[in-house]
Amino acid sequence: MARNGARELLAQLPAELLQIWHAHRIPILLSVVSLVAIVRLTLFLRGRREKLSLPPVPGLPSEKVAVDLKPEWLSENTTIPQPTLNVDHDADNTAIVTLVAKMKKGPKTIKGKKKRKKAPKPNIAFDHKTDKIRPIVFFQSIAGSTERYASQFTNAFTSWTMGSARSISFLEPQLRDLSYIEYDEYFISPPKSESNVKHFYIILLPTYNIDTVLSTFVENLQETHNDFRIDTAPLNGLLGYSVFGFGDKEGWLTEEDGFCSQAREVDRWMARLTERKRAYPLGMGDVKGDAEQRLEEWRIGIQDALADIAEGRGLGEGILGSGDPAESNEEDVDDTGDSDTEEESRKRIDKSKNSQIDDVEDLGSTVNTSNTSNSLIPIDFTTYKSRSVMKPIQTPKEMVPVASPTHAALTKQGYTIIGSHSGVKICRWTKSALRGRGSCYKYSFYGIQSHLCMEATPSLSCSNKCVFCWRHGTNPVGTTWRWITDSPELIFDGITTAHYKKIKMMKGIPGVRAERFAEAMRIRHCALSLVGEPIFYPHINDLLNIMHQNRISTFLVCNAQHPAQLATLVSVTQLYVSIDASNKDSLRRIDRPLHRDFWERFCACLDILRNRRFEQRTVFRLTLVKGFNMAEEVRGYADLVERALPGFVEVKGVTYCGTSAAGSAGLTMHNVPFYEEVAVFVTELEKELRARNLGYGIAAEHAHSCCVLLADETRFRRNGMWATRIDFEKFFDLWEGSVRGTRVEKGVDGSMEVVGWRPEDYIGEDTPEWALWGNGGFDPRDVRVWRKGKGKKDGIVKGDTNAVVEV
Ligand SMILES: Cc1cc2nc3c(=O)[nH]c(=O)nc-3n(C[C@H](O)[C@H](O)[C@H](O)COP(=O)(O)O)c2cc1C
Ligand code: SF4
Repeated sequence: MARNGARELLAQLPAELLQIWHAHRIPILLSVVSLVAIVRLTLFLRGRREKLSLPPVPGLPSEKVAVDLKPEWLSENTTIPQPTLNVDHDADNTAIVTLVAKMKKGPKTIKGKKKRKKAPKPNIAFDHKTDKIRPIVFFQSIAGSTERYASQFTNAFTSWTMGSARSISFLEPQLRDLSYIEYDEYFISPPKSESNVKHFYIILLPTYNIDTVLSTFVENLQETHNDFRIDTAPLNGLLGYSVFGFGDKEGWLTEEDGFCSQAREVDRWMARLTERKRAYPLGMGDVKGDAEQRLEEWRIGIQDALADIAEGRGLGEGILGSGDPAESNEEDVDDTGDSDTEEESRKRIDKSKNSQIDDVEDLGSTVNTSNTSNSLIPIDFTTYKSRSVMKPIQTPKEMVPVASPTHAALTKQGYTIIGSHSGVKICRWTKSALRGRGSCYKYSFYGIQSHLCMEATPSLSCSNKCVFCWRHGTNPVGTTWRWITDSPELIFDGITTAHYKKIKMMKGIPGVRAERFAEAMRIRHCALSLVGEPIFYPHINDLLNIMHQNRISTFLVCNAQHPAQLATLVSVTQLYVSIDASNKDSLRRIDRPLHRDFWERFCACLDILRNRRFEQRTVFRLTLVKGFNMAEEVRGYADLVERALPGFVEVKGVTYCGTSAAGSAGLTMHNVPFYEEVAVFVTELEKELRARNLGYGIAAEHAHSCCVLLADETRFRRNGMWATRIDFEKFFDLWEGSVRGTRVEKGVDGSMEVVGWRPEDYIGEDTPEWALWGNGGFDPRDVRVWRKGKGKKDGIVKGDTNAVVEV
């Protein structure tokens, strides 16, 4: 009976299950989906946590962090030859290669319609009873004349605004050098302030038909306008603006010849960004003629316009150049943003009216031929980044042409410019070593004798505007390589020839030692760190290979803004990354990077450094600037060390360059830390790293250059002794392949195989006693010389028992 009952129940089961399914299928389905989602999420998070919490102490050589290289980081003008992508003969790097190749080949194609951004309503609400006007005078100056005019203008203008009746409506005008501001703080939206403070921009500019920092400013305005993430007229909250240009009619007689062309461009971009709030027409003056008179007339005109605003009459109506929307449409239609003449842009607009979109370059014009503000525009984003949709194709120029002020300034400072973007200079330590007066800290730490070392760069340009960079205002800057490119052979021949020539010129200097002079005629080391950003040069790998072929060691310093180039760089003798700050805000303040995603780039570079630490010696270079990046930042720096695990951390006090540029950046002698302060900082950093179980210790010092070295003791300490020096000959042998390296990785069959060399393969002698922490770092075989009046300060510099005072 019981068996029959069970059989019956079994027979009914499918029908029952079916019934349950019909009655509850939605909750069942939902439960299954949720369960699967929870399982997948758990697995994903566990995987991520594993990635994020990598063991702090260097582990197996194969341990790699996943680096997310963004497509836009591969500069479109960078010509990295495919074979060199597989940098370090390392099978694992195929991931990077594939990724980069994929980025190059397969741009994302989104087809669809982009809704035209509705032009925002002009915002000129100014309540003259309660609101205040804050005028800001911006200027850019390369050779100094516009700076003088700007301060002259501001003095006169301030007296006017602060006159008794007007001071109710005006706040004191501010003077701002465009080289030293964050564009984002002023040109993406008006500066932040109290709600009753309204801003008015006055912009004074020269024009240069060569690449200068001014080109970057113009590009920035254009990019802001074209950036789809930002409103097309983000500055419409300004009360108004006006531009004055300085040019030279001797060289650029008419506007067609280029007279004041950059001021005209800025005026046009400002009109678009503010939605035509030109309060007074563009002024122009010839620096060799009427500049002063024109500027004075223009100032009075601006004052009249401001008086109208202050009395509640706004920008006026219908007067040409007044900012009235009916004034002109060309600012609206000439949206491709290149610097051509108005006649040319008109021609282009006519052409685009008659043509279909068959080229992304035409997009800008086409967008603006549309009459209905709400119309949908067909758009094909077949490109890596939205910005480049609008970018005009630029013909490459020379980075530092012979006629440029930058060339003149660099030459005056003792640099020899090679080709049009490379430079070489004899550093003061080379001279010092030739005279037997000591080498730089690189000798104490790594064994580089300064008279055998050449300091050079293949790119005088970089993508930062660091506060401690003396070249400010005159240096070429840029986010992409867009210059005429010299071959690596030309650069190598140029820099070595110029270096030898300079060494030869020193043979008559009193005190030069004959044997050192003879040794100096064979370059053994190259510090690619002079100024600029060496890895910005598209053929940097070829140049490095030429150096290694010539058995010249390479110390390369980069500024952590070019991850794609860093990932594909060939192994150098020692790879540096400048760490100028420990966090995003501080980095923005001190390096003033041009890249908006500077922090993501910086972090990616740290991860790449971590991945490459078993292929070459990696170094963090910290430059301490008091008041900028020292106080309270020890933990932040420790975080960065923990992230990248460099072999070494060099901590150096900033060197004050004493130029007016440094002053404008807010840097004075007070920002230069004393050696004792650097020492305290390093001690705290070491403590913090030890507290995290990271085996870094203070290995060596060179008090004379205010520099201290922390090293990873798990790798660069043997038998209880620091071993920070380099066996350079062994490095070249490894590079040539005449000696086998010991870097092993798991092969496809699971067995360990040698895939290259490790930094440990070319460690040299132990760090000498005199260079160790606490001993000062001055080689006792050299003679320490103090310049008269700059005597030794007790307790600050040690190890100078054989010092003499130069008279
Ligand atoms: C290399 C160079 C290129 C120049 N290009 C132009 C130009 O294209 N159009 C122009 O009107 N003035 C041009 N000038 C003249 C400068 O704009 C003018 O001298 C200005 O006053 C320089 O200002 P600054 O001293 O503030 O840098 C050029 C000057 C130099 C040295
Ligand atoms: S990275 Fe170097 S060259 Fe570039 S701005 Fe900074 S200090 Fe100057």
